[in-house]
Amino acid sequence: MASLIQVGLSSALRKKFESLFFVWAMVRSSISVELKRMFTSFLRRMIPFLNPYHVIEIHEHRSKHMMGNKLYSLAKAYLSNVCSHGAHKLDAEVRSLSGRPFLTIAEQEEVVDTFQGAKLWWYSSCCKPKYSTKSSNAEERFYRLTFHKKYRKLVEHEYLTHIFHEGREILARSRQRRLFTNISSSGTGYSWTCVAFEHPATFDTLALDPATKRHIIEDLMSFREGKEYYKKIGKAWKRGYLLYGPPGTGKSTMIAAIANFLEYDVFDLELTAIKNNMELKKIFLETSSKSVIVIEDIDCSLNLTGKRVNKKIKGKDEAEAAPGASKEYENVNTVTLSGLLNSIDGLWSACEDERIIIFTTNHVEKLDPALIRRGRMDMHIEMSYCTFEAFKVFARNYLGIEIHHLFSAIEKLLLEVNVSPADVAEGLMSRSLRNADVDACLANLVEVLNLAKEEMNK
Ligand SMILES: Nc1ncnc2c1ncn2[C@@H]1O[C@H](COP(=O)(O)OP(=O)(O)OP(=O)(O)O)[C@@H](O)[C@H]1O
Ligand SMILES: [Mg+2]
Repeated sequence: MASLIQVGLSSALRKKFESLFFVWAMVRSSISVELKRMFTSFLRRMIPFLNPYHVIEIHEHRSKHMMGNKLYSLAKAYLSNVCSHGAHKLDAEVRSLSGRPFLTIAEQEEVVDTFQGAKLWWYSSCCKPKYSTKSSNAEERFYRLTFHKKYRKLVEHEYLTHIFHEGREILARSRQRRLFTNISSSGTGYSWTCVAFEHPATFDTLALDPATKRHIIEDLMSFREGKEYYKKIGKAWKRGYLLYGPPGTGKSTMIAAIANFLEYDVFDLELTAIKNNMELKKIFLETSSKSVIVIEDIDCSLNLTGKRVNKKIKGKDEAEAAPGASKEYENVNTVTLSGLLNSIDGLWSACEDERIIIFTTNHVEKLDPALIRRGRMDMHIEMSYCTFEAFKVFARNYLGIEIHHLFSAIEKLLLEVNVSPADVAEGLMSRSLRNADVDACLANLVEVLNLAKEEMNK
């Protein structure tokens, strides 16, 4: 990370020029007009020669319509991340209620950055808007970037790109993440509405076999860092996950943990609210980069399962409605399996930014193989009944313990009965146990497991 230190270079330079102009003012009063002209032109040629520094200004607005200059916001974010080392005066703003305050260098502040051995000075200031046509008193802010002319190529070709990427990452991290749904209050399904996404689930709180958890985290990390790789192999930068398993095994919780881990927005797509394939395609294309698109309980969402293959529409077999089928099916006033597959494939080919799509189901066997084949759903993750390893995560998170004399009884019972993690969680923290001690919570869980065993034996 580049480090920043306060400098006084431009003030030193300014002093040099001030003394030069002072001498010039003295000389000017005592020489002829012709001599003055020659001297002025000489000075004009000498100043760039004497000054080995180049300057780039990045203004807040970039056109006479006062459109925001994206590079200004990115530079602001970039400097916010490193300026605390160098700037004495900072401006603070809050970008999201859940995030930490965002600090930017204040006006008239100067900080220095280093990049590949080059020193770069950033100065924050404001001026009359360059493009404003209105005679208002409003000022616009700008950054002046100063560097030695020998680094001109480095700045142009690498440093500004570095600012662009780093700034984007920082902005993405500091923004309020959102949960989008396509169910509006009017009941129509087209277009997204959003609320703040603040689900607390993380991989630490997720009760799951540690090896599976590690495998998923590694997969997500290599996806997140895989931009160049996906480009190289000519594939869209996306990944599909199928989460399947009985109710209460943590599928929805896992989605929140994934979104939190990647710091993505969530688009929760309710297929039953979509009128037809056209609408579905449009709504898919309206999702943004760095997002998780979720279709929960896909086996219950319309007739997207293998069973539909025998259903007739307009006298034709729906088997024909596979991807690339006739237009006749696209016009049917409903969402079809082929429509969903085409929308997903269309999204992948139209958008190059990172997206993850997740399907959840309680009945994986009911799904059409085309829907979950590798390439569409790259990773199939089974969310199973609670194991002893998963229970230990709950014990650590809920009770703050790693070991207890009741653990062996619980381990034995978990091998004998199928209980979901949701049941175990409830057993540990039911309402009556809120203020109870560890022993009481574990004893209650043992009772719950014994009851489940009795039920099973009946
Ligand atoms: N693996 C888990 N780790 C942590 N908490 C879990 C886990 N599984 C379930 N829970 C708890 O149980 C509740 C229900 O879990 P969740 O909604 O994720 O299950 P689900 O598999 O999506 O169920 P469904 O199939 O009914 O949608 C969650 O609020 C969470 O507190
Ligand atoms: Mg769920």
